Amino acid sequence: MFNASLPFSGPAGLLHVVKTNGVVLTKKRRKTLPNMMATNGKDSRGLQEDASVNGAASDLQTHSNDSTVRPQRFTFSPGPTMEEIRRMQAEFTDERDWNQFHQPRNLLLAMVGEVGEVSELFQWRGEVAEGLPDWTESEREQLEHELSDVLIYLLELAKKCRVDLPQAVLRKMALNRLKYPASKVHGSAKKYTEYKD
Ligand SMILES: Nc1ccn([C@H]2C[C@H](O)[C@@H](COP(=O)(O)OP(=O)(O)OP(=O)(O)O)O2)c(=O)n1
Repeated sequence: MFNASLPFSGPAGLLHVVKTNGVVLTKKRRKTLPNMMATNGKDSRGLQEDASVNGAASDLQTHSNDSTVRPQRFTFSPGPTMEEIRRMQAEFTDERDWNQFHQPRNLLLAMVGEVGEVSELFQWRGEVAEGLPDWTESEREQLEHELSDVLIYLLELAKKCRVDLPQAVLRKMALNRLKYPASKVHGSAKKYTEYKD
């Protein structure tokens, strides 16, 4: 179980408290706290320290005299890479002699099962706002687990099918850009087959 919020030191005199729904509460610091942040200025969930990277000073929403709620730009941490996750999962399965069960079809079924578990977390809730502001910490933790399971199986499936996923993603995104030229489809969610030219 991770903490509901992680405090970290910011610019002089300010304490940022990163909430897991992607906002930072900025408060006046009362006393020095140990710096719990990763060295790249992000916490373990990839939240950036300063919303001003958005250049969006107008995004600041003042809620009281001494605290400010800022929407956060979200980025992932640089690691582990896909290759590192592939290797960790290979070690995990080797140690358990589970390779015998991890053929492509089984991995596909396992991955779809985990996608189902992600869906369960969203079902019957109606539309969910970005950052999941209404979710409990326990629900967020569940989501972290299930999305990780999907990714782990996806990467192992790609490996067992000899798909070099990082490179395949680059090629597919290039194709996507050709299929959906921004100048043509801007602001429209239609499928490319619906465009008549
Ligand atoms: N034969 C298996 C079983 C598990 N795992 C790994 C990959 C997944 O990340 C995770 C899946 O574990 P579970 O099947 O126990 O599924 P959950 O963790 O989602 O548990 P639950 O179904 O109770 O939510 O463990 C694996 O590689 N091979």
